[in-house]
Amino acid sequence: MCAEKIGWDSSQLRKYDLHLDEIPRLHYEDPKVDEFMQKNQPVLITGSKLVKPAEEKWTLDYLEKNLGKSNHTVFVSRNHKFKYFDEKKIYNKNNLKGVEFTPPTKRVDMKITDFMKKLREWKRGDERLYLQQPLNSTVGSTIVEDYLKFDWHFVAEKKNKYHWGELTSNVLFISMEGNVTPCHYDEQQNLFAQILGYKRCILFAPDQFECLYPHPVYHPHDRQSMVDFERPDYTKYPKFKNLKGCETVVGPGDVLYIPIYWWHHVESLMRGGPTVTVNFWYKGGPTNLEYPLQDHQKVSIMRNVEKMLLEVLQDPKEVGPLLRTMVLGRYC
Ligand SMILES: O=C(O)C(=O)C[C@H](CCCc1ccccc1)C(=O)O
Ligand SMILES: [Zn+2]
Repeated sequence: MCAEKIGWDSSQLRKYDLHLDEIPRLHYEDPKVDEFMQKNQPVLITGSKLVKPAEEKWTLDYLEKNLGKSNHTVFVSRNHKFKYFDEKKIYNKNNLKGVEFTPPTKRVDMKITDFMKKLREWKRGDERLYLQQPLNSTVGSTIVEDYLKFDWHFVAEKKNKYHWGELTSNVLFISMEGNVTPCHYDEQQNLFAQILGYKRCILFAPDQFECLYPHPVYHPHDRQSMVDFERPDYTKYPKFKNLKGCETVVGPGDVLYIPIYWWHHVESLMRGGPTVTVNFWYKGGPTNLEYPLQDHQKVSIMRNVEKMLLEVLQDPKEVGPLLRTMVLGRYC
């Protein structure tokens, strides 16, 4: 299709040394959508009315006027990357020895009017902003009305069909063009509903764990990849060159199913203007252990082993040597 039809062009995508297939794009009434979701595989769902009211009304002006007077969570970065970190893991009392950590972004509370003003006045070289605010009672009544008119039947049908747990949150993301959320996985099922602008989403299956080198579980960057996609260190992370993934660009009205434990890198297209997304995070639901185990279940097991070892060993530097002693020459 020509550029006008799809609303963006490839010059707006950042360049990475990755082999990526295309995530299937299917209309929401296509039964094949359920084949993918049943298998915990990503699929881009088009034409749904999931966030129709927002798609029709949520311009930046409308959001500024109606998001409410209270503070919202905004991350500030000196570059285009917004690598998430868990604050609780920085200051936890029994802080593990030798964990020095410099947060790559700052979390500030900001009024929507201040946020929008900074967006309008932003110039190259200025720090970048990314509003990430769970939709809750603090937002204005007009936004709540729109929210209540989301197609809750659509998501309820998916939740029940795949035995997901409860909806934990809907996070509103208002990003500047060019912002990047580096590669990470979440322990929740996610229906990622795009409202304004275009976002490129690169996804990797849980079995790519060995190629993405996640930070240790105790680290503030737990669940995030240690590899810098823009300058991969192939010496430290040799398996990164074997990485295989898939990608798509989501636009207004598109809903991307990001399966639980699937890695994802998200970028707002360069020169594409601000973007607005609302996600729907669901608990995973009951795990019935059937053999062979699924890859994401093995990730969960590895996480539990790491947590247990750190609990007893206390010093992170002892975990590697102990595991090496246990497996080398015996299990591998
Ligand atoms: O919806 C999702 O899961 C995304 O990753 C969307 C992503 C921002 C996520 C920020 C974040 C990362 C890790 C933990 C908690 C919050 C974006 O759209 O830029
Ligand atoms: Zn995520």
